[in-house]
Amino acid sequence: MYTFDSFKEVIASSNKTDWDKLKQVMTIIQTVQESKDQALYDYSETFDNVKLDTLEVMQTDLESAYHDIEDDLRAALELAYKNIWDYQQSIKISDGEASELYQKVHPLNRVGVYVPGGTAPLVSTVLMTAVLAKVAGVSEIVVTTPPQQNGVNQAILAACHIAKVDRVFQVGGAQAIAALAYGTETVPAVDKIAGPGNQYVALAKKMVYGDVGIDSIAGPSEIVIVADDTTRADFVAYDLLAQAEHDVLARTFLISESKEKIEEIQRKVNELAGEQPRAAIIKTSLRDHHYSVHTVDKAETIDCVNFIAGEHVSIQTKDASSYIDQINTAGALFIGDCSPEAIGDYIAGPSHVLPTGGTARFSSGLTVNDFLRTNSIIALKKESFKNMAPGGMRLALEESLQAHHDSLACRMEENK
Ligand SMILES: NC(=O)c1ccc[n+]([C@@H]2O[C@H](COP(=O)([O-])OP(=O)(O)OC[C@H]3O[C@@H](n4cnc5c(N)ncnc54)[C@H](O)[C@@H]3O)[C@@H](O)[C@H]2O)c1
Ligand SMILES: N[C@H](CO)Cc1c[nH]c[nH+]1
Ligand SMILES: [Zn+2]
Repeated sequence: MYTFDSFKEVIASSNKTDWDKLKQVMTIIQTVQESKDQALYDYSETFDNVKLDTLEVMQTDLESAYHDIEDDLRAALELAYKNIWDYQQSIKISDGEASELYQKVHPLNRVGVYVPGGTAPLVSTVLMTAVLAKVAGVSEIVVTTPPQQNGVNQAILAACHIAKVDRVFQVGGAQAIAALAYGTETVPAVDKIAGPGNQYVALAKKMVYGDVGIDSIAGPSEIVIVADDTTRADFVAYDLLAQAEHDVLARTFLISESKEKIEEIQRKVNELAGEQPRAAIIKTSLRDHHYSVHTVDKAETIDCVNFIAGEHVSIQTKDASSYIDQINTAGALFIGDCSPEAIGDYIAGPSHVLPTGGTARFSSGLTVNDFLRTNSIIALKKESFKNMAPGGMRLALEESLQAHHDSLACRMEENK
């Protein structure tokens, strides 16, 4: 159990880029740039143990998967689709009112979406990404997801059908990100890549950024839970296990002013972890990346949560709502017992694609607006120009940029 001071140093160093992994990822990206499809086939054998005959999944397979999956699964996907669509529609930005100065919004042309599938097929991620792009009005949505021995997971394909994804490729990891960034004979290059993934995917996105857009660094999952002496230990224990089961690198944080509650939750976690199907992943994640912090008061609790800048922050105290205005670095903030993080993972509406590794300090969770770009419109009338130009001319002279000055001055002369 840490104090806030002892915890600060540990966490700051754990957010640093792993340069050795980054070099491995760079090699993968360069190989895909050079050898294109052949590199994708080769890496699928090396990293996914799958010998592929083809990279692209047929559209007819998406439709048959939609009909073949169980009815209750199809209904769950459709409910999630509706909630995601409605929420994203409600937060979509739109054109400013046409005037001399305003902003215009444009959907992106072609986007790539990464759907994780290395250790678990993240069916929900299809909807948490592609539906947002659809609401934005993106012209073409391309999905990549790791290959599996028996073909791509049927529920992933069904979700792609529901979200009206245009093309699906069975490619995973850094090689998928490289293919989306630079294109191969089969996979088209996209304008922006969105979606979460493991450390290889996250590092690859970081590396290709600039040649292509990315949403954020949405790497191995994290949760920060704030508990007090009224908190249900079993609820929190399951919430910690739920993030730990994603990845051996998943990070879990428990913050409380009550030492007894931390100990009670830790006992519950240990009791429940062994019963979970993914116990091996959970135990490794908890052993290497669990942090319990005993804080002295509420102000320190809030400082600690803001310092972590976690992907998910879940407040499970009696005064949970009072944290809403105080937490300003959460990827997403979950308030109270009826808003567990897992409801956000699947069905609430906001996307579960969220920044990790402290990057919520400066970036936000995925929204419909990540699939839009804006440009300003400058359409000045004569009077406005005449009011502004002298100031512009003076600033141009200050910057020693005579042609800028003259560009304004000649129009001033004309409009006297
Ligand atoms: N932050 C978010 O918004 C968010 C959302 C959902 C999931 N996640 C995270 O997504 C991740 C999913 O991870 P996953 O592994 O199950 O699936 P994944 O699809 O992200 O990664 C699997 C791919 O990793 C590559 N890979 C595996 N080992 C490799 C190695 N040694 N060298 C190079 N490449 C290698 C393979 O190509 C494989 O296809 C988890 O970390 C989870 O926590 C994050
Ligand atoms: N918790 C993950 C984001 O870190 C999202 C997810 C998908 N499926 C289950 N969970
Ligand atoms: Zn999850």
